Amino acid sequence: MEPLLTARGIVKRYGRVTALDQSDFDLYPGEILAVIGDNGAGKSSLIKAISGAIHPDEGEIRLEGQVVNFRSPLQAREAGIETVYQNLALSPALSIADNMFLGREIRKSGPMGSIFRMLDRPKMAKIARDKLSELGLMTIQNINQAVETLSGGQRQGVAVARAAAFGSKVIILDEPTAALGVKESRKVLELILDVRKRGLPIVLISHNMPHVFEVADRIHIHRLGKRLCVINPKDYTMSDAVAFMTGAKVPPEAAAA
Ligand SMILES: Nc1ncnc2c1ncn2[C@@H]1O[C@H](COP(=O)(O)OP(=O)(O)OP(=O)(O)O)[C@@H](O)[C@H]1O
Repeated sequence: MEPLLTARGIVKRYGRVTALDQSDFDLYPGEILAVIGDNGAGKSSLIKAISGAIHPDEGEIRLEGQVVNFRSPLQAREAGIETVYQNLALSPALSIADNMFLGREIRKSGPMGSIFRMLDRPKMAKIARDKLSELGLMTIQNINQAVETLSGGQRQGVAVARAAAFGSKVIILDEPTAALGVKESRKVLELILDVRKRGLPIVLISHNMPHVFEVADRIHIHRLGKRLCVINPKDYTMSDAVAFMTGAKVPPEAAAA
């Protein structure tokens, strides 16, 4: 099987700091790929490069075999790569439906060329409701409820549902369970598994080893600005992964990417 998304030799420098030092990356269709690494290893920089939030100094990114050169997160979104960042980028005072369509509002047809076309709220509410129920998120009763009235887990659910609704090729989740309690984390993990069932591959950046080992098909271990290895969670323990990540242990040849 060919990878869906690849990065080769990515370099990103911030002044004297080299955040990415010839970093590689491969995501295969339909998989959950976890990206783990110590603080400062360069995980966020790698994800930002893939999602158009930063422009690498060197290297090549390919989506479905075609070289892509994203100049902004919007360009990556248009190509089908949706990223849920830690701050979620939701507007608390707006409703769930409005948040689902933030920046992609559907408008009623109006006079040709008119810039004053009204929002088509019923249509947006219906699509939002369908998307949330597809993902088993119908514990949310009212689509017109303001996001600020939702729990942390429900908010994360809305952000993931939005990404799943519009991300046609890849979904990237940056620490989706970091701020959540046990029950809410569980719901988000189930949601991640649901998204995979629908055939969308997911990149999951996380420091939470039990969560990573529970849902990931493969684990990309990042160290000192580059991919150190990729392991199958069935072949290694969590302490192996942490030892590789911190340099306490060297991964065997077989895991070397
Ligand atoms: N905007 C920036 N300006 C200067 N240095 C930066 C910037 N962003 C990242 N860095 C540096 O690049 C290196 C990699 O950072 P990055 O955030 O990619 O790592 P990370 O693995 O995501 O870390 P963490 O797990 O702590 O979030 C670090 O040394 C960091 O200080």
